[in-house]
Amino acid sequence: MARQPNLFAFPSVDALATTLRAYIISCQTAGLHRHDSFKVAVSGGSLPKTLAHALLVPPSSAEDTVKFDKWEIFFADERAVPLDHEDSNYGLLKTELLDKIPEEMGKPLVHPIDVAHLDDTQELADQYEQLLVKSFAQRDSVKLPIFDLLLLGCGPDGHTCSLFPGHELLRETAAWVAPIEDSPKPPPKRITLTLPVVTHGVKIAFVATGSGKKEILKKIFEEGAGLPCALVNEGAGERCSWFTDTAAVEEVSFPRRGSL
Ligand SMILES: O=C1O[C@H](COP(=O)(O)O)[C@@H](O)[C@H](O)[C@H]1O
Repeated sequence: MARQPNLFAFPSVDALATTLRAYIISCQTAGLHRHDSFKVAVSGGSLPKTLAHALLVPPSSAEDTVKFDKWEIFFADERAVPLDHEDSNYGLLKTELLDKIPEEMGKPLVHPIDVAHLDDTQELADQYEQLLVKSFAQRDSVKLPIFDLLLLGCGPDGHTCSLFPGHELLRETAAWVAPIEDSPKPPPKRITLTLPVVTHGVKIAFVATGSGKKEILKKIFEEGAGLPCALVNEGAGERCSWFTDTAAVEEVSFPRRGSL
């Protein structure tokens, strides 16, 4: 049986950010050893702000350096909107993180969606999958892309990426990237990495903070109930780590650890 995911709870977002940074840098080091680049998938929502908090501080040592010029950033999910639309996950990451990276930290290679296909979400998803095929080797020779790290959010309903509770997309096993046209959270049209791709990552990290997440975290860790985040926990086991604050885990009795 896969071992359980790690659950880290911190007294403040500052403390969370410090440990999240150390965790991301250890994933970066492992990625650089494997293929001289760091392939990361990121979510939208509240995550980019916390990421900026964690990453945009000067390094305390050579080992503590974020090497953005080695990063390849993909989107764990994206909304079918122009890149400068207020609902765009790319737009959010750009404003919160990418535009604030000082020159000396290097420039990541960022892979947004191809906005030529906004009117056809199947084509939008297929194009993004083709991008993954090119970046991760040929689809025929590789069953699934293996991200060095997936940085994910957890919605108050237990959704992650654009994988929503009870949705048929949770049963998708063939596609790497899938369209969704009936997202219960607006906007309805999106694309998302599928569950097998998410759980196949070398490491998967959730960031969930604030009391607004406490009820769903209790459900995820104590009941599971087929919630998308719980399915990631089950599929990834100990490769999955949760970075939370005490407000978000107030009601969780799952054994916690406060440092890496
Ligand atoms: O719609 C989305 O929501 C989730 C969760 O967002 P949060 O604000 O509750 O952290 C996010 O991870 C996903 O990328 C986004 O498209």
